[in-house]
Formats: sequence, structure tokens, C-alpha cells
Amino acid sequence: TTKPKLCYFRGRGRMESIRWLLAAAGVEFEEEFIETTEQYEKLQKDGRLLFGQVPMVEIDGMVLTQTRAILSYLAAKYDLNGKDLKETVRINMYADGTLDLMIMTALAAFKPPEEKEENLTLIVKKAKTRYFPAFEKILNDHGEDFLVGNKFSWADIQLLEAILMVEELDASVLSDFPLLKAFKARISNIPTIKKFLQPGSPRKPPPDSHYVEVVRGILQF
Ligand SMILES: CCCCC[C@H]1O[C@@H](O)C[C@@H]1SC[C@H](NC(=O)CC[C@H](N)C(=O)O)C(=O)NCC(=O)O
Repeated sequence: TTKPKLCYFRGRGRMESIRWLLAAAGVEFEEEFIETTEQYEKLQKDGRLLFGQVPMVEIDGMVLTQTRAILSYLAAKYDLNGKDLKETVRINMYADGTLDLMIMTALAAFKPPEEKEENLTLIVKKAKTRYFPAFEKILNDHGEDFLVGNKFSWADIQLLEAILMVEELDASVLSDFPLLKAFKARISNIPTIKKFLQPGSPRKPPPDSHYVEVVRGILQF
């Protein structure tokens, strides 16, 4: 069978959660990195970007765009989506929340230097006052190893990804969240995730100035 093909810049951005989900599901994938404007314009000209945007994933004979739609398809396809609609909507709520937090960290790299420090402080504050307390409470109230239905799901993958991203900004961010600390250790030890966290995996590094310049150049922003 042909492997899914991911088409995005050589960096995290909006594609990183898709890489995490596939890796957690033990699914190998190809990557096509957009490095030049010509590449990007050819994708658009060939009509492969529905709204002219990436992430784009080729899978099961389809050319998919829109990050959340892709994540939702993959979660359902790889049984990471809850046992019924009520579990699935909770998973979607949690996943959307962590995605909002992660987009903030992705866009932080593109802030002008004078706004960078203040913006990073804001992101860590949002994580500590809005997102992490909500997840700490869920783990506390349900007393289970996973966020939903005591079974590993897409929501667990994205919460771990978000925790690691915010820890890159402030290593002590979990100091007031003991249940999230234990959650991080538990989920990081799931074999497919443990492998993804090793060097040499398709996981991308934090955005650096080179990456920002490449994306700015291609997207003209
Ligand atoms: C480090 C991460 C990269 C930061 C920049 C990215 O964050 C996004 O906000 C912009 C890019 S991602 C690239 C951007 N894609 C989107 O905004 C997709 C949004 C869509 N709702 C989705 O969820 O997939 C893009 O193709 N723009 C071209 C343009 O609209 O004409």
C-alpha cells in the first residue's frame, strides 16, 4: 500500500499535529517539503490545494487540506476517536483547544522581535491559566490514565504535543500540574510515541529564523 504523503514546509507549523497522529498510530508517511515559491505555485496551479493553502495530505486516493479535517479523518481511520459520539465530541473539544494553543506557539516565531518576549510570556500564561488547568481537572475528575473513555485517543496525543511545545518556552510550566506531569510520562512511554520522540524521527524541531524566512518568502507575509 502507498504511504500517506504530507505536503508542507520543512517545519512544524500546522502539519506537526498530523505527523504526531500518524506516528502515534504507527503509520509511516512520505513528506514533500515546500522550499520555493515555484513549488507552492505549481501545487496551486495543479489544483491540489482547495483553498490555495497547506497542510495538504494525499491519502487513500484523496488530496486533503484543512488541518482539522485531516486530523479528524486520521483519528477515525486509526481508531483514535472514541467509542461513540459523546466520546468523540469530547475528544474534538480537547483536540481543538490544544490546537489553538499550538498555533499560538507556531505563530510566535513570526512575531517581530520587539513583540517576541511579550508574546511568549502570553502563551505560557494562557497555557498555565486556561489550558493546563482544564486538563488537570479532567484527569483529576475522571481519575483515568487517558483523557477520554480510559482509552488512548487523538486528544492524548495532542495534549502531550502541546505540553512539550510549551515546555520549550518554559521548562517549569508543569510545576503546578502533578497529574499532567504523570500524564506526560505515561503517554511519552507509549512505544510508537517513544520512537517518535527519538532523534531521527520525522518530528520537526522548533521553528528557527531560517525556517521563518523560507515560509515568509514563499507566503509573502
Ligand atoms: C511555524 C508555522 C508556520 C506559521 C505560518 C503558518 O501558520 C498559518 O497561520 C500560516 C502558515 S500555514 C500555511 C497557510 N495555511 C493555512 O493558513 C491553513 C489554514 C487552514 N484553516 C488549516 O487549518 O489548514 C497557507 O497556506 N497560507 C497561504 C495562504 O493562505 O495563501
